[in-house]
Amino acid sequence: MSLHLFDTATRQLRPFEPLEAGRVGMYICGLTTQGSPHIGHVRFAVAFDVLRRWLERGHGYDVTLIRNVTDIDDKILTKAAEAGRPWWAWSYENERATTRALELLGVLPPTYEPRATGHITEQLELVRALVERGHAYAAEDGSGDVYFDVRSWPDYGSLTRQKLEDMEPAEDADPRGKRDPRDFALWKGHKDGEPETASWPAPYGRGRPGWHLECSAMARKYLGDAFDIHGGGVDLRFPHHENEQAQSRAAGLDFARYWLHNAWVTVKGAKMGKSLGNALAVTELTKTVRPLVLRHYLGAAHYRSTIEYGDDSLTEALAAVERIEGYVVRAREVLGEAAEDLLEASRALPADEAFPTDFRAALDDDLNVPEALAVVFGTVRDGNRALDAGAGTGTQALRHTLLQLLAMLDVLGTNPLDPSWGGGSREDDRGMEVLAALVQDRLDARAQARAEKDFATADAIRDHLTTLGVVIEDTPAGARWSLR
Ligand SMILES: Nc1ncnc2c1ncn2[C@@H]1O[C@H](COP(=O)(O)OP(=O)(O)OP(=O)(O)O)[C@@H](O)[C@H]1O
Ligand SMILES: [Zn+2]
Repeated sequence: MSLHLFDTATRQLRPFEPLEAGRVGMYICGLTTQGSPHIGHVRFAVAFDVLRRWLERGHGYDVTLIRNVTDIDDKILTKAAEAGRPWWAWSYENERATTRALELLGVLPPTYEPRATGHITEQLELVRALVERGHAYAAEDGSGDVYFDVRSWPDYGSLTRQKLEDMEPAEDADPRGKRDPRDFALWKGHKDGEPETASWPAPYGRGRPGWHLECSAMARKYLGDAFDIHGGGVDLRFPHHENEQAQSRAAGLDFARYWLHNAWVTVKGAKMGKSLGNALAVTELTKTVRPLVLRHYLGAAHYRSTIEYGDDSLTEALAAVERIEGYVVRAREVLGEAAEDLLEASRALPADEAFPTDFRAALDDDLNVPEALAVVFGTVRDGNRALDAGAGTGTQALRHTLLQLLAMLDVLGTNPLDPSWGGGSREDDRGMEVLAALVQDRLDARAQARAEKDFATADAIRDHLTTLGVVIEDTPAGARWSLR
């Protein structure tokens, strides 16, 4: 099966065909920089990071990924005012906190990350086009607001399959001067009490862009009038994405061809949210949990399935990561190759050699990560068995299996040898080599003492190593060691 993605617009699994052969344009709605992110906030970035990696590594597409920053909006103005800070300082601080959190979780940077405030001209161009085509109007009350005229666009509601008459009034703007309560703001006129720095000159009066408009304008600028994939959290389907699509299409642009939405992180069944008091900040959690474990946790579920966070969640994720790491360490021990060399060899494998058929089939089936992980753990299990059996595993076969495993983990963003997790550098490897040689010396001396029935010496060596944190396990194939 070729790559199929579940398109939320048609509610169907559709074969993925890019507009232009070999290239994919993808836009995902980034965060509003109103605070530092909790683990729910970053789920979208992890989910679409896996898609991006699979498109690139699994299918060889040249992906242009645009993820915007909403650096101005009502919530930012309110929270900055409450904190007594300029909105732009507040916004920038939270943007950096978000970037740090995403980097911590191994999310690859997008091709470009445009800010809403850096694209006022592009947004105003779109407003003008909509006004000229009769799909938008400036409020007649002099407020400076410009609204999208939902009744002028018969297709309004098509993304989320809603009829106009069933829709609630749009919440994102004052009702001043609206023709229809469901009309939404494209441009928000400056209000008394708002900082002067939060408005820009426009033909309709000073103001700032509406949230929906920025994504349409920036997607157009960097991906063109039509592009392949638009993604975001499931709550963005309405009104945000419905409005993005309506205003872009009404302006004559084809816009997104596939819509993908990821599900929530919940706690006791409720969405994790700051205002709900159940949020876990990424940087708080990573004080006690390794980022790699958190990354595994957030990426392990199918992107369209809810992740219910509970007390045991991260313990299970840790066990899963350690199972993988344990095998990688064992296999490397046997192969005696530096992490960097193995990484390089794995990344140099052509895609058809790098990925087992069932792994490929799993990810091609709407990014079925749980099934892909089943292949990963199957590989680990079989690999451990082969190592247990000792003979019968040629080094070539072992090496190939390890390289495949690393390639699969690379796609999932959880490759323990990736230097971004803070381990696996060449220096670490050299240190480990020296350590391994020294420990092996002591183990040989212990084996010698045992052979001579000098158990006191053998035990003393073992005890000394244990005190140093070296755990020894006697196996039929001889003593094995690991660091506690
Ligand atoms: N629990 C969650 N699971 C998955 N995605 C989430 C979650 N919470 C927020 N998001 C994503 O982050 C975006 C910004 O979220 P929002 O501003 O609602 O954050 P919040 O922390 O829930 O805010 P609030 O403080 O208003 O509760 C959302 O549009 C959504 O796509
Ligand atoms: Zn958006």
